Amino acid sequence: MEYKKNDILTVTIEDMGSDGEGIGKVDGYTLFIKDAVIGDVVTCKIMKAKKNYAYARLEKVMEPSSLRTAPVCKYHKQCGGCQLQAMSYEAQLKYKQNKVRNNLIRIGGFDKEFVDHIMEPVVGMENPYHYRNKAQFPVGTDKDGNLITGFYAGRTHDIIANTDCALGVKENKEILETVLRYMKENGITAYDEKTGKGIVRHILIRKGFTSGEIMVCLVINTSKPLPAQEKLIGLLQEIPGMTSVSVSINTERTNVIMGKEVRTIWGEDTITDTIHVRNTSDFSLTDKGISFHISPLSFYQVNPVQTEKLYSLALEYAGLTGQETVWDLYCGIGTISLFLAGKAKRVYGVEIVPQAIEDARKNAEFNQITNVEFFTGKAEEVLPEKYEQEGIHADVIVVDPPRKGCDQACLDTMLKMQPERIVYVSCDSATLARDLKVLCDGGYEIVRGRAVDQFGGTVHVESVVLMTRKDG
Ligand SMILES: C[S@@+](CC[C@H](N)C(=O)[O-])C[C@H]1O[C@@H](n2cnc3c(N)ncnc32)[C@H](O)[C@@H]1O
Repeated sequence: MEYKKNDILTVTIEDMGSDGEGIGKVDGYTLFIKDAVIGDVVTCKIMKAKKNYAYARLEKVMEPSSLRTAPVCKYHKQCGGCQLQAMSYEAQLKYKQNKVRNNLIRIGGFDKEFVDHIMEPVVGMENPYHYRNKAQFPVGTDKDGNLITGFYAGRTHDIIANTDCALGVKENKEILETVLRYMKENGITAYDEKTGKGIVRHILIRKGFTSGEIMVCLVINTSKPLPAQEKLIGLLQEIPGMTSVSVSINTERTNVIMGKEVRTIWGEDTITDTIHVRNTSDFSLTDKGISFHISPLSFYQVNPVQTEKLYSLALEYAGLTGQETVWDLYCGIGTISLFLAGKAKRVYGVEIVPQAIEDARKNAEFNQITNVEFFTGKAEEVLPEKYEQEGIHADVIVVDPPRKGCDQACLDTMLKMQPERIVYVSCDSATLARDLKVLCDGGYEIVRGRAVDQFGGTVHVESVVLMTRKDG
């Protein structure tokens, strides 16, 4: 049977894809259906038909899956952010564990039994809502010309007006409504991407979960002071926890949110937060923590509670005794490096963004950590240079690359350096699986691995894997 656009079909959802789409089959013809949950029986309309498969739109859930739950956010379907919100949290965790498992098997080529043997249970969140410490809200106008802020609808730049995202901190709503009120009362316009005119582009809000300190930064399309700036400051400083109010100047016609220049207009330049080491048996807090100064431009993990769990596992996997030379590749602001430094002889961090390295150095100083050294550059260039020209070796290498994974030259150098252990922290299990295969072919074996959920409601999942040298 040949299927075509606009055909309506009834299908049972048997699986879910890596973007959270439901997958079902009719007479061997595969359908990918956004917003359908595994176990649902749905009717769907084909939107794009190919020979063996089609993308279809969910029309009606005929028999809901037992894994369904009432989504807390009424915008979850329009907003691209939370692909899994209609699924119970327990089912989300199972989905994420399976996603990592399947990638290790399909992409990494590892044996099923082996993967099941090395993978420990996924680490879930106690509260999968209100976990994000940072959000950047675009500002615009609705069709009636009213000022709005919220999130872009999936794959568009149309703003869905929503000041109360279920993933963000509770304070976001009051702050966003305060900024909109100030703009309205003082005739301040929203930036219009199409014309390049208008003033306020984005509102960035960040909260230090341990300090309670809040930062607000308005990204603006002017280098002049905001009109009636003191009124904005007066309103914002009433909000409990407010510590820093700034503007970021971005007058470029670009999708990049933040401008390069930030001016503090009230309070401190930074807020602080502390990341604690946790006991990996039950993830209870220890009193050992590292504090970070965070500026509006700094990269900082968005879910600090789960980050503590992930990094504590990475630290345990690293198996440090105090004698080791450790490399932390793709180190960002040195979050993992500073964790490792407490248990290593010496730690070297490498990161491509100079500003992040500046922050890393400041944070090392702030915490009086002296056995770390940071290098700015590409991991695939700095590592070979330091190893081949300066002879700096590695007992342990930790990597935490971006989604595209490690560069081949970086993996090759890691193999040449022959560290006892490699700890791979990953935000994309497909590239993780690809890189693990390279490292295994080069003489390493996987000892253990664990998925850690940092992003409840979404399809994203972090993982950490320990490898040791086969002849080590
Ligand atoms: C997933 S983040 C991890 C950051 C850090 N480990 C943390 O937890 O905060 C990946 C980092 O790799 C950096 N990066 C991207 N490509 C790089 C490269 N070729 N060499 C070094 N760093 C790179 C990014 O700027 C980013 O800070």
